[in-house]
Amino acid sequence: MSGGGIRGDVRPVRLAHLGLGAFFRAHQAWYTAHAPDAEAWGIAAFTGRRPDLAVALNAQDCRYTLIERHADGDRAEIVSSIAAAYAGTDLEAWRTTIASPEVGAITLTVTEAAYPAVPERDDALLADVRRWPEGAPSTVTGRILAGLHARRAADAGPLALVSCDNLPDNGAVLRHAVRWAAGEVDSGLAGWIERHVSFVSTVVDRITPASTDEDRAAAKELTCWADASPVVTEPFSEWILSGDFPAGRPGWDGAGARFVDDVEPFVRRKLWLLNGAHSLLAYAAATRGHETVADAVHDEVCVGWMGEWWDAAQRHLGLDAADVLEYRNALRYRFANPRIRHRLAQIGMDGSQKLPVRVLPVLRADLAAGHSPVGAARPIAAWIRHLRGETFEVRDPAAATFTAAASGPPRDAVRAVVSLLDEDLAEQRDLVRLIEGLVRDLG
Ligand SMILES: NC(=O)c1ccc[n+]([C@@H]2O[C@H](COP(=O)([O-])OP(=O)(O)OC[C@H]3O[C@@H](n4cnc5c(N)ncnc54)[C@H](O)[C@@H]3O)[C@@H](O)[C@H]2O)c1
Ligand SMILES: O=P(O)(O)OC[C@@H](O)[C@@H](O)[C@H](O)[C@H](O)CO
Repeated sequence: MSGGGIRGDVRPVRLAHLGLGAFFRAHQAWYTAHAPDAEAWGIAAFTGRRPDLAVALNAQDCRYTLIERHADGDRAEIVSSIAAAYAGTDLEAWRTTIASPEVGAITLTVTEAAYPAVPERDDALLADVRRWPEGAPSTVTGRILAGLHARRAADAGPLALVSCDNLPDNGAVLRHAVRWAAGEVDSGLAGWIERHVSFVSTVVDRITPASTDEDRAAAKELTCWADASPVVTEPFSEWILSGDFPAGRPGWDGAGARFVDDVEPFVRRKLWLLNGAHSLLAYAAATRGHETVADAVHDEVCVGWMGEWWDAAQRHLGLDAADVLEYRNALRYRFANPRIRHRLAQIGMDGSQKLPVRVLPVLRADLAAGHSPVGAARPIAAWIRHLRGETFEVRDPAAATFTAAASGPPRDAVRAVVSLLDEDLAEQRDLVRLIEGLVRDLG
């Protein structure tokens, strides 16, 4: 297999993606490649920030190797659904792509941290809004607005925005940010967005760690092609979507995606049971010296903690117990795949953005229902150990604030960190004492 030469199968660009990274290539690009009408749907993919991946993909005609890593071996395929790759800073290409009437949807995987929780208080977004229409926007919301502005000017018709990040009701979060920013800069554009842009909510699932040099060697071994940017992913994959596609979409359902009226029942199940357990293990298992999820779930102490977390989450899911048990068993199997090296340090990034959606709702619900919240409080305790410099490097947009809060005597640290997350929780003395004890006992 060769990555060079002229591609005869470049597909027409009818989708745009923002946040070209590992997950997009294992998930949305894969579904597009496997749709029955794949030949009609090429993707123009933009990195979020650094140009590196766009440069590497362009050097190999935007093709890449996707390795599906089973517990007993690898299967490789070459994915060709990306028709063009650009650096996120290439605003001209972005505007041109979004202004094309052929393009019917924009998908996004830009991490949780890129969505402003409160747009009107987000300094970077406010700076984009103040600069409008001059200068290059630095935020995801600003970039989307610039694209939609160009589309409206070109009279290119409606389109769908499809958030594929791990956030509850990700479509509504994106809609709120985009509509707020549009209202600040141009009421005509705001009205156009209201009438022409659909915000689709999704639940996405496929464990996809960052690629390593060993993955590059494995890809070459499997395909005889020296791919500089292969992606390794697990066999399992899920995509649940809710919302309209006014300018059409690929037949993703033909590749296994599910279209539903409401994603809500699937959101909490995935965010609490999968991502919540991931965040617990990221910090708690790291205090026991583990490096990957698979290492962690081969340690009975960590498995016990995970069970306590799942019991707490399950109490408030309101789902059929047998279904949840099946989901939990499937997760244990997925997490234990010894050949997927999903590093705890990768999962543990941006905890200040993740714990509020993955863990705090369960903790609050346990307290409100009068349960002992040990299982739901442990992820917070473990995160505090992490913030105190006892595991891997803290990488978080709010690192300075939270590491400062976590320094000092344990009781003060617990109160200060919890109060930054939720002032009311920090007032609950029993909870603070419980977390303090858990902080002490971890490891
Ligand atoms: N990797 C997984 O297993 C997985 C599974 C489900 C969902 N996701 C979602 O996909 C996201 C990306 O995961 P990945 O594995 O592709 O990571 P990655 O590091 O490979 O790619 C992340 C992409 O997002 C961009 N980005 C990061 N921060 C940004 C910001 N503040 N503004 C604009 N762009 C930004 C990066 O430039 C890059 O293009 C996750 O944060 C999560 O929300 C990932
Ligand atoms: O991708 P993040 O950083 O939002 O979260 C880390 C992991 O929990 C996450 O990537 C899971 O592996 C994924 O959500 C599985 O579908």
